[in-house]
Amino acid sequence: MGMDGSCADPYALKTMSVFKPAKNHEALGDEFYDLVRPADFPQAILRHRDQRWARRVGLDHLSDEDWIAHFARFRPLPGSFQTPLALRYHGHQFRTYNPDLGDGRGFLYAQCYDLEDGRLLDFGTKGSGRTPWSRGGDGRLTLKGGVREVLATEMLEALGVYTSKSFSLVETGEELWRGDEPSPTRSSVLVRLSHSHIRIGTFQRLAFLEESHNLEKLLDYCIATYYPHLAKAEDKPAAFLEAVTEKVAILGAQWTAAGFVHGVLNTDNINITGESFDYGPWRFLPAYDPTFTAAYFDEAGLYSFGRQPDTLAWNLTRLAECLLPLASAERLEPPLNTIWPAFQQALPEAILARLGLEPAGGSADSEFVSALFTFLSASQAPYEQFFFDWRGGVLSAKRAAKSTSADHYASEAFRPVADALEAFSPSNTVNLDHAYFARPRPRTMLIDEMEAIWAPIVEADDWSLFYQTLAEIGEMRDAYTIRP
Ligand SMILES: Nc1ncnc2c1ncn2[C@@H]1O[C@H](COP(=O)(O)OP(=O)(O)OP(=O)(O)O)[C@@H](O)[C@H]1O
Repeated sequence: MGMDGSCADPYALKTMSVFKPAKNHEALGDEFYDLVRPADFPQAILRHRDQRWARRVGLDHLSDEDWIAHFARFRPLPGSFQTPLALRYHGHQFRTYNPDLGDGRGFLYAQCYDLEDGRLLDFGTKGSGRTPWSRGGDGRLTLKGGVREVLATEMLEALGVYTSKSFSLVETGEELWRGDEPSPTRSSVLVRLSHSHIRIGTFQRLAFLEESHNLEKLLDYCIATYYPHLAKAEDKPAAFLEAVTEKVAILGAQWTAAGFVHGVLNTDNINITGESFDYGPWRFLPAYDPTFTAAYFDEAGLYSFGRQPDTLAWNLTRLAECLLPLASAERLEPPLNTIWPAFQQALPEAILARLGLEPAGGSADSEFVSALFTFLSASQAPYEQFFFDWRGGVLSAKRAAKSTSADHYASEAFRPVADALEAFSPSNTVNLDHAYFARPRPRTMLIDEMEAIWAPIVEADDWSLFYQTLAEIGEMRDAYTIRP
């Protein structure tokens, strides 16, 4: 017994020594969330634990048993919340306002600090049970949905996109029924590590309910927690809007450079830190095509590859509207209008970062991007192959003929790209000798490849290809060494 009558828990002390818990979100008050209980799953089979990010938050020493206790059974992490919080939010879904949203199959389980850079990180769940916001849903996540989220986040991080991390995936032994998967299908619970779970929809709910005092409280909280350099800004709503706009523009540019289509860019899927998250029907581009759409139910192509930047601008306009009780339209319009200049600057930077080149400055950067997209569009050369070939030195050396795109690079259509490329010098991150570039093709995650990874899991519970793929993506991440 301790002096206060509590039982000593050596495990908790060990955890506390490195893990830095935070109870930050609770400070917002209970008008922002509902206390909820996790589901009691019949089984808990660990399928993925992200040891790299576990180290970043001081939890890499956990045994698998303790990992499951925390990330599937949701035993409170020492120093963190005693009860999980289902966060309240609204949102525009495919442009229609939905005031019945909120964490319907997830909750904020704990918060901690990134031991490397001090950022506040959330452990948010998906598939952890029903909440007051579940509507008719079961509060569960299919195993395939969990596997897809792990693969998407791993790929995006390797490609230099600022994304949430899939910290943990545990299979939970239930049978789920879904219209878009052969059913019954297997269940899982995912824990995502994320720099905030405050969505544009979190602001929308308060604006909708006309809770100006809470809007102001949320704005102050966001500035203090995520944009502390704005604490002394004269016009806080405008300064906040501009900061979020810049981050979201950078995200749009990174998705474009990665050839990634998110699929469901509703306002509740846009984090105010500009971090990419919520991976449902995502897809990567086989070849450059602005009309390429990820979700089968996005019949009008609202969230197609080429419309993602427009959609982000539309979503940011909704955020600006929410701030109207706190600032006039005249004050909010200029920061909102920074989206396009910010995107125009971020896109060449993101493309050049993928190529390991330093921006040249001036118009050369954007002219290069135009030349590249004109070529990739006309030739339909495989999108990822171009970046892989350039970084592997294939395009600038006699190995050119080795690429499956060799004919494309030898064509007249490629000449403007080749000429434009000469204007740039290599950045320090270039690593031409990495073993990854000796592969015949880049590691990609096109839909057929994703399905091929899933097939042995569903047919024979064979996870070997899944783990092999994660290892390959890790190699790719090291080869590119792009730091988001
Ligand atoms: N099976 C389900 N049971 C209960 N609620 C659900 C279910 N699937 C989705 N929802 C809820 O429907 C809304 C939209 O779902 P969406 O798939 O965008 O979010 P999510 O993937 O569950 O959560 P997040 O946005 O945190 O990744 C959310 O409020 C979500 O919680």
